[in-house]
Amino acid sequence: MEGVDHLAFERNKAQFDVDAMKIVWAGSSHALEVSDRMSRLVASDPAFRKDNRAMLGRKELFKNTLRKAAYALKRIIELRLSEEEASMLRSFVDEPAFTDLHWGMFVPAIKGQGTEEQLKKWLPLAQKMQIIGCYAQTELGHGSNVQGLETTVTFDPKTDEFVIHSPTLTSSKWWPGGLGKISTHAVVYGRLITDGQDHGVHGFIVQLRSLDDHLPLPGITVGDIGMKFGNGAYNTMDNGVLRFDHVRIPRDQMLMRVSRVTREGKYVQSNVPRQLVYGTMVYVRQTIVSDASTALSRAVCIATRYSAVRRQFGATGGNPESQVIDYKTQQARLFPLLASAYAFRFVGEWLKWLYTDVMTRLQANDFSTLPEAHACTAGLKSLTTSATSDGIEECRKLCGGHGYLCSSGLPELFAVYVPTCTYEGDNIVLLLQVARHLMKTISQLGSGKKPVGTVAYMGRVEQLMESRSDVQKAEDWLNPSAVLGAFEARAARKSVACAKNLSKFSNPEEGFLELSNDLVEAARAHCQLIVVSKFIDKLQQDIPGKGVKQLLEVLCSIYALFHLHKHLGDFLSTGCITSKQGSLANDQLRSLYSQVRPNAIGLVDAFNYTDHYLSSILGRYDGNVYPKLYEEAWKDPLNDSVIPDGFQEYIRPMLKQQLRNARL
Ligand SMILES: CCCCCCCCCCCCCCCCCC(=O)SCCNC(=O)CCNC(=O)[C@H](O)C(C)(C)COP(=O)(O)OP(=O)(O)OC[C@H]1O[C@@H](n2cnc3c(N)ncnc32)[C@H](O)[C@@H]1OP(=O)(O)O
Ligand SMILES: Cc1cc2nc3c(=O)[nH]c(=O)nc-3n(C[C@H](O)[C@H](O)[C@H](O)COP(=O)(O)OP(=O)(O)OC[C@H]3O[C@@H](n4cnc5c(N)ncnc54)[C@H](O)[C@@H]3O)c2cc1C
Repeated sequence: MEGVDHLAFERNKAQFDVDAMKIVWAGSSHALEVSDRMSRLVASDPAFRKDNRAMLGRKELFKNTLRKAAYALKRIIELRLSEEEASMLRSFVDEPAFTDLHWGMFVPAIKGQGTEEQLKKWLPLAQKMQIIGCYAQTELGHGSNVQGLETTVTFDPKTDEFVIHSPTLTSSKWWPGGLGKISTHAVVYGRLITDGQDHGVHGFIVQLRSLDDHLPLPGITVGDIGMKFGNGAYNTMDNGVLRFDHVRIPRDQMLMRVSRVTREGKYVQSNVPRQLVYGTMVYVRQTIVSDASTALSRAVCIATRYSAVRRQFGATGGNPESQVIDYKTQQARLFPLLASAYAFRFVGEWLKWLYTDVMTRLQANDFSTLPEAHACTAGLKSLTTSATSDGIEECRKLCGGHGYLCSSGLPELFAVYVPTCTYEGDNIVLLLQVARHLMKTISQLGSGKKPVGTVAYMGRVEQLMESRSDVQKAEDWLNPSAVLGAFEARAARKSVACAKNLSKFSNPEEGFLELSNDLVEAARAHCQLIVVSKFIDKLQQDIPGKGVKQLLEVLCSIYALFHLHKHLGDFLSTGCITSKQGSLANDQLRSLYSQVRPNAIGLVDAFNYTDHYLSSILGRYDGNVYPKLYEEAWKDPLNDSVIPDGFQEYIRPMLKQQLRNARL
């Protein structure tokens, strides 16, 4: 049945303009055109094949990644691709690689923390890939606590150099991607010491390996930290270990935008806040939110297409069995994830805008929105990556047994994705940062300082403490103001409750530790409010295309009401809704699922993913699942021979022995 579209009957059910939705998902017609062209370019080139990753040993896997990275750069140069096209092409190659850290962290760290002269010197080298860099911050002993890093960087005024040293085992750099085997350079974070005084953590550009023979430079010990979770998966990346034995670098390799050391060894702080040393993390957290929508939408696309193909039970009167997507339980697990993928897309778009706005302000020495940018990037990174990791695993279960096969694409997607909850800031540690921002906002309310941005609702805290939802029937929950009112009241009440409890402690830091679980929950409620409100804001825009806006309104309501239902305890215990209103929300949710059902395949087609990118037999565009699963099984190396290696050596003698024993 090659060439037949087994999902055509589903596609015909769509009540909206799928092509118009593709533009909304991509962000613009231009973005759709570029991503469509780049994804097809990669999909049609056998050099980018990736269906055998799970079968390869580490060395072969890694070598393959290096081949693809070099080939990708060759194609980018040959085709004279723009920066935007090149970055899309790399993302469709879809394999964690040293290049992610080079482009994603090394280059941004220099851009964000370097002076004009440093940019002039280092950026061209990095952009032409004449050097390859990574981001070496985390150590064996400390990751979350950046101020606890132990690597020392001591200024030597005699030679006008810094001396970098790893004084303890726990000060070994540990984890940086691309460091293990490939990077020639790194931005290294260590404690700056001048004249015996410790100035805290700063960034330095350090050459690690010779550009001639790629051997580590004197005083440097460097290697890979070993196999990680899942076969294939993230093992294409050379996460590394690095130690310094009094390694010298010139003074001008300290990234000096935030502060600098003079020739005389004087430490001088510029007028920018110290926290800009953390700027690269803010940038990357922002990109991780958009990437969450991509990862979740991939899993949802696979689970939705397969749920329409898969049939179990319910055959009556010669009719086929029911498609599992028609079971209400399947819908109640799948459609909130579909809605979340769209929600994360839009909050990611907004966060990108916020980040760009903060950067523009920083250029003009306006640092006022930095705390908001930090809290939003930290909180949304945490919320979206946790939900996406759980969502990918839920999609695997939604695909039943076949979801557990590597050929479903889901195990690898999960294994590659799940460290996102840890890297770029552990998700709990980041929510605690949001909680600090919330508590600070509340503590400043009395001083007349008006909260702005995503905490603006705190300015109405007195009203929110008293408000009661006026929902009377299920459809009232479709009203955005009813939803926003409930989410704002819940978030405000949870934060205020924490602030009240904190005020009972004579030592605030002790109180913060004791109440940290409640604080994390308050931060989560605040972040969910941001996602809901940015989805609602998106719907205020002009969105063309038949049925597109209506369907997005349905998805927005699903996202909000699903979370209201899931966290009903919160909404009830804070008294912002009644249990009757809670059950009306649930009734409305069921009706919304029915509205999504005929459009489900159209909604995942709107992601515009190629079969190459999805890399999943269950998620094939044509739905031709069973013949392809059957075919794939025979490709497993175990099936190369009828009798496997080891049978004659171990099992045959064992069988013989057992038979002999039985005859005695
Ligand atoms: C199927 C195949 C699929 C294939 C897919 C292919 C794609 C794969 C892609 C792979 C890509 C891989 C990428 C991996 C990247 C990982 C890189 C890392 O992890 S790198 C390592 C990442 N490591 C981490 O993320 C470490 C996490 N830890 C940290 O960031 C910090 O230690 C901290 C924030 C927790 C505390 O910091 P501390 O200094 O103790 O600060 P205090 O708490 O004392 O607060 C003091 C004040 O500072 C304020 N403030 C704080 N931060 C910021 C900020 N950023 N900005 C502004 N302000 C900030 C704060 O609000 C407070 O303000 P106020 O109240 O005074 O007004
Ligand atoms: C795949 C991968 C790639 C990475 N790539 C890089 C890289 O390129 N460059 C780089 O520098 N680093 C990298 N890292 C390191 C990464 O950034 C850190 O692992 C991360 O910041 C978490 O720090 P940690 O490992 O010290 O966790 P820990 O802080 O030790 O966390 C352990 C547990 O303690 C809890 N915890 C810690 N502090 C607190 C607190 N204050 N309150 C409550 N609970 C707390 C955490 O929630 C967690 O449950 C990478 C990590 C991974 C897994």
